[in-house]
Amino acid sequence: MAPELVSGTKKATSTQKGLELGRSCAYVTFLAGNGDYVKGVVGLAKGLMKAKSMYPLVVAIFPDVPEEHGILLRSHGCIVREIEPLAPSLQSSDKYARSYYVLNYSKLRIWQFVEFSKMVYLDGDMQVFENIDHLFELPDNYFYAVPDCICDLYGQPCPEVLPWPKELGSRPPIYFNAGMFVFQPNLSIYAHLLNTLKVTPPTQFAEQDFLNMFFKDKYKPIPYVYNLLLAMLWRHPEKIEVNKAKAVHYCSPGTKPWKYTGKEEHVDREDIKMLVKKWWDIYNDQTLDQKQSSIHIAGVEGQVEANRLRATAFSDANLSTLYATSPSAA
Ligand SMILES: O=c1ccn([C@@H]2O[C@H](COP(=O)(O)OP(=O)(O)O)[C@@H](O)[C@H]2O)c(=O)[nH]1
Ligand SMILES: OC[C@H]1O[C@H](O[C@@H]2[C@@H](O)[C@H](O)[C@@H](O)[C@H](O)[C@@H]2O)[C@H](O)[C@@H](O)[C@H]1O
Ligand SMILES: [Mn+2]
Repeated sequence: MAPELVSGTKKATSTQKGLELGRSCAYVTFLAGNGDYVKGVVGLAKGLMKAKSMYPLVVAIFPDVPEEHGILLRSHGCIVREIEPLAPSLQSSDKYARSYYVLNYSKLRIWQFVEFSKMVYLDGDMQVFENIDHLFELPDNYFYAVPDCICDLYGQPCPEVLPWPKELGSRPPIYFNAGMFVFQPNLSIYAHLLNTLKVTPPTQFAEQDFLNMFFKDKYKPIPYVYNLLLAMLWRHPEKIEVNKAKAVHYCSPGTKPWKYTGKEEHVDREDIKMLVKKWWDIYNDQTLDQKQSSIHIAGVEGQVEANRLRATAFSDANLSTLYATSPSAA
C-alpha cells in the first residue's frame, strides 16, 4: 500500500525524504466507532502539528468509522487507512476490564504498515505537548514503551500493579502501557502476532496483556515523560513531575478531555483540570487547522533533540538515571 502523501505541507517533504532514504517514519493511532474518540484523534493531529513534528499521523480506522470522520481527519493532514477488525479466536469467560477493550486487539493491524520503517503508536486519548520525533532515532529491533506502573522498576509490588493473567505464562519483569509504543512494522512479525493471537485466550487488559507477553524479550522501557498515565498522579505522585511530561495519556476513567466532568473517582483535582484545559486549548486552536495554517515548518526543534539524543544514546544506564527520583533507583 503506497502511502498517500500529505500534500502541501512539510510533512510530505519529510515523508518523501524518508522514502528516498528508504526510511519513512510516521505516528499512528487507532480509531473505532462513530463517537467522540474522533475528537481525541483530531486533538492528537493538532498537538503533533503544534509540536512541529516532522512526521505525518496515520489513523487506522475500524470499518464502523463514518465517512465524514475520515474526511475530517484528512482535512487535518492525517493519512487514513481502513483496517479489518481483529479479536482472539479463543473464547474466555474472563471479562475485559472495559467491555470495549475487545476492539483494541485490532491495533495489531498496524504491523502491516510496512511502507513505514518505524512508527510511534499513540492512543487517541493521548496528547503530545513537546516534540518527540527523536523517538524515531531509537535503535532498531526493540519494542519501546513506558512501564504502566513504574513501581515495577523498583521491584516493590504496589497495590496498583495490574493483575497478570496466568494463562499468558510468567509475568514479564516490567509491564508496559500499550497506549504508546515505538515499533517497526514487519509482515513476518505481523504473521507471528496473528498466529499467536489465535491460540491466546482474551484477558482483562486485552492487547496490552498480549503485547507484554509477545514482546517481553524485545521490550525496552522508556521514561514516563513519553506517556504520563494520569493514574500515576494518585498511584505514584512522588515519582513523577507533571510539567516534565512530553506526552500525556488521559487513560483513567473520567479523564477523557472531551467528556470530562470531574465526577469520577480521583479526577476532581487541579492538575487534571489543568491538563484537560491544555488539551482543549490545542483542540480549539484554529491556527493548527491544516486549512488555515501556513506551510508547516519542519520540526527544527525535533532535529536538535534528535542530535542531542544521538549524542547521549538511550543506554540502559541513561534510562535508569531517568528514574533516579527515588533512592532505590540509583
Ligand atoms: O470506542 C473506542 C474505544 C477505543 N478507541 C481507540 O482505542 C484506544 C484505546 O482505548 P482507550 O484509550 O479508551 O483505553 P485506555 O487507554 O483508557 O485503557 C483509544 O485511545 C482509541 O484510539 C476508539 O477509537 N474508540
Ligand atoms: O486494552 C487495554 C488498554 O489498557 C491500557 O489502559 C489501562 C492501563 O493504563 C491501566 O493501568 C489503567 O488503570 C486503566 O485505566 C487503563 O485503561 C492502555 O492504555 C490502553 O491503550 C489499552 O491497551
Ligand atoms: Mn488510552
